[in-house]
Amino acid sequence: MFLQLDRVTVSYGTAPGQRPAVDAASLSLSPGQIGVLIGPSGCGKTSLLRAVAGLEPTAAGTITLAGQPLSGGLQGVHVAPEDRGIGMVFQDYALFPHLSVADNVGFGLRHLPRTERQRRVADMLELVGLAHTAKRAPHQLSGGQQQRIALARALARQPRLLLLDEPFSSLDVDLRERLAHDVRAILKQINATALFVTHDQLEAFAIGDLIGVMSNGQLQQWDEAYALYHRPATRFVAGFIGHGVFLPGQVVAGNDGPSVRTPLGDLTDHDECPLPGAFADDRCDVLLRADDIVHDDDAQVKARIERKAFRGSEFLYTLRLATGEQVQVLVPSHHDHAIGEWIGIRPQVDHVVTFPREVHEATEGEHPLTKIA
Ligand SMILES: Nc1ncnc2c1ncn2[C@@H]1O[C@H](COP(=O)(O)OP(=O)(O)OP(=O)(O)O)[C@@H](O)[C@H]1O
Repeated sequence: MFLQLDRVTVSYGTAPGQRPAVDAASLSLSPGQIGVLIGPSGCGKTSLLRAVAGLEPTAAGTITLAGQPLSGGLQGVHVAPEDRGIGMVFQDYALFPHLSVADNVGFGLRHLPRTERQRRVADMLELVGLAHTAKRAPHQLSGGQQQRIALARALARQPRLLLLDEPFSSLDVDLRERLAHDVRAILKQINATALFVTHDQLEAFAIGDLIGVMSNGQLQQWDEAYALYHRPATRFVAGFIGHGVFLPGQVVAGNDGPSVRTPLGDLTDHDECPLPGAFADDRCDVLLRADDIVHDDDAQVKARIERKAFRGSEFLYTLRLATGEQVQVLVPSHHDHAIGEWIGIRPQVDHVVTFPREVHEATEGEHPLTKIA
């Protein structure tokens, strides 16, 4: 692996009972891969990124880049940030206002002969699609353009690894996702290895080959987007990524292997279905995504519409089963039913995701078992 983090811990204090900001996080990236860290505010994303940059010391664990130990290990290595060969892009661009765009991009290249520097600046501006802005001042560019210049400046030094901390968060939502796609294309074009921090899922999905979901300092899962959605490793990941609910289930043995009995019927997943006995009394909670349920007038199970949200091509219906549980279902928007109406639904679940049964405190009007995380 090109970048390897092994049980990295970052602590800001030693007071008794103080939790580390990052708690034994492990992840790896191959050359040319883009990783993204997501999670709620304060979960430790920036602290982990700063530890990779060498801006925070590690309290435990090791960080290795291209086989070279950067932090930690038996010798307590700590390579200085400027000697790591790592480039950084921050939220606030940090372009020098008094320098032209070209001089900003060439700022870290003063050690190079002039012609070489000029060539590299031109290449980088070409790469980010802004060659025509070379002579302008940064304030004459839009926010998205300034961020692409910041990216060009970081890449001009040919770093071994690029770190980006919420690079699009000061831009408006539409631009953010478009720029995320553009930046991914730019990084892929030069086979750069990069680690991003964001709290925006769409951005993470648009840009990342691998995504890490953090909560309370812990990296809960480091995986491809598909796996985070369909095979979440923890209840937290299940709740953080996408819509859905948990239904109570009971693992039952059958001729074709185990299945999980739910109020919507028996669910079978031949790859991953838990074996009977994996949970206490075989009782579990089953994750049901809004796209795991289909509306079918002929289905035996009926549910009453409690809420509906128009999503253009679909409605997201929140339904209550006769047995009390709540589910959500995406239905093509030409099926426009009224709140209070009973509609038929049936499960269409490829991935049966189960966790040990957890009974939550019910809030008003909510069935106790339907909270997702
Ligand atoms: N320099 C510091 N000194 C003390 N505590 C810090 C410091 N920096 C961060 N923390 C604490 O460490 C924890 C993780 O913070 P961090 O900034 O890494 O989270 P984050 O996930 O990047 O959050 P956000 O999305 O809000 O930027 C938080 O509890 C934060 O208060």
